[in-house]
Amino acid sequence: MGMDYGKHLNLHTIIMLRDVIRKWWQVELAFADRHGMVHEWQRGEISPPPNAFCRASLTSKEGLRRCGQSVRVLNEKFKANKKVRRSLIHDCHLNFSIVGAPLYIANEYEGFLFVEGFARQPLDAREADVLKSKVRQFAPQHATLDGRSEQVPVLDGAELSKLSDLLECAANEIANHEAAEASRQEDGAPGSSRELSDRYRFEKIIGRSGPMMEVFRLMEKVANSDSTVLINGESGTGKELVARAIHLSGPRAQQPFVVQNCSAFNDNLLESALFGHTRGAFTGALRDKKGLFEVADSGTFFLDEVGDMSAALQVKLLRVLQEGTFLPVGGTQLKEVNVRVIAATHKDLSELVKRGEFREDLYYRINVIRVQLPPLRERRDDMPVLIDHFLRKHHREGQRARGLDAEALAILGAYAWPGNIRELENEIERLLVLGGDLESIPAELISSRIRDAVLPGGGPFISPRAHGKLHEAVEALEREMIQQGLMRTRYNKSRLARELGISRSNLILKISRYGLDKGLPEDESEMGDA
Ligand SMILES: Nc1ncnc2c1ncn2[C@@H]1O[C@H](COP(=O)(O)OP(=O)(O)OP(=O)(O)O)[C@@H](O)[C@H]1O
Repeated sequence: MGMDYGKHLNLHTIIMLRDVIRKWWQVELAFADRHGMVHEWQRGEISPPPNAFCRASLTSKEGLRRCGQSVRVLNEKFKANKKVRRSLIHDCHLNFSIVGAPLYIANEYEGFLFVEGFARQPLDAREADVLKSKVRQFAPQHATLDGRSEQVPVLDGAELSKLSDLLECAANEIANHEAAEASRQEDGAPGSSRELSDRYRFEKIIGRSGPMMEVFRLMEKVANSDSTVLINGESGTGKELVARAIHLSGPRAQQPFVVQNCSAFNDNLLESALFGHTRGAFTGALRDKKGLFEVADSGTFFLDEVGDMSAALQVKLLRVLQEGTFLPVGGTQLKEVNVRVIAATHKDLSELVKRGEFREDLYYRINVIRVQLPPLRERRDDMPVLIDHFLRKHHREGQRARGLDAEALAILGAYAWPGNIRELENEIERLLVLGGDLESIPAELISSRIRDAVLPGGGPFISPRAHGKLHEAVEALEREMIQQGLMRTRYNKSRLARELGISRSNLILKISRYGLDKGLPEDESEMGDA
């Protein structure tokens, strides 16, 4: 199923981005689909780039064909580089550069956003002449091509990396938007959920944000293998949930899944819990007892907080991992097991290795594949689906509440969630208990701990909409553009407004919003306008 590019071009931030890119670098933003076909060109919307050589090329039949070919080469590069999801640069048939950022939606390559028609260093007159004769070959109607070298936009290293960051940001924004939409449709149309749950194998794990898609991709990869997995993430980010899902979608699904938290016990107790003990091994050991490794035999063992294991137990764990054998406490005979180990920790194990608190050999044995679970504050795009999920999960018969009101949602959306998803789930459960009989749950019911953190001093609540990264990046660029423009035009706002294609009053608004009028004497700021 192809995606509807037109829809994304109308996203507010993408419109802003296109505008800022055009004004700042004199280049055009465009989309190519996964066959490398340019959306705008197919619709005949060729915005003439200021670069006269490109303009001539794009408006002749043969030139357009060659431009298209250059874009398709970049498309092939992306397809050949599916592991590296960063921007790539390619030189076009006229030796100008194209920079593009790949677009992945639900982990599928869907094409790329790009900008073309700029040079990476200024052209000299001779190079411009060579280009002119090149263009004339396929576009004879441009015999009097007025392409001069100064008109070619030049993006050096720093500018180019700024632009490619923006493109990557925009690709992320579109992916997130698409994902949010897909999950809304999934929720709204029960008939379609079958197909979707095939696509998302780990259906109990809610999340469609970029970082979570990366987690799903890794899980998909490790589920069918037997390799050890290390899950890293703050408390409450879903480490156990992920471990269980890996177990359930692999070949050991019918076998036991055993969980042990390694920080909850003292060392002796933990050793006997993990490896069992023989009768009389210590006072109170009245009979032989199986350890959890034996219970987990042929299944999966989830070792939580593995970073808290003592040095002695680390040795024993390493042995199970390497040889599949261990000695029960007080025992003399080695036992053999076949257990897949999934370990988790909220700590930085490599740091523990450096400090000598965690064995390096064990670290390498565990850290074969690492799944990094993002904290909730870094995946705010998942908040609406998570809230919805927990509202359903904890809904009790007879309760009327279908959702939260806008202010309540805004407060939850702005909170930092140090306890991550667990904290969010507890809060929703609590809200349902308190406000389940109301049609929609109001902000007043939210725990004061959360409200106070979001609304310092109980002041009015600003910015109900969490800003996306792209939005910030585009605004930062616009601010810089205006600041430099003010200096260049020596604060001639009418001229700058004309240059930027906005009204003077709009420019003044932006200047004050970006705080660019600070320290500017009132008379001087109007000096050039007379
Ligand atoms: N992506 C998710 N979708 C739905 N529920 C989730 C998700 N992530 C976590 N949860 C829920 O949040 C709670 C905490 O998850 P879990 O126990 O797996 O976290 P954890 O990282 O293992 O925490 P800790 O390190 O404190 O033991 C569980 O109730 C779990 O079901």
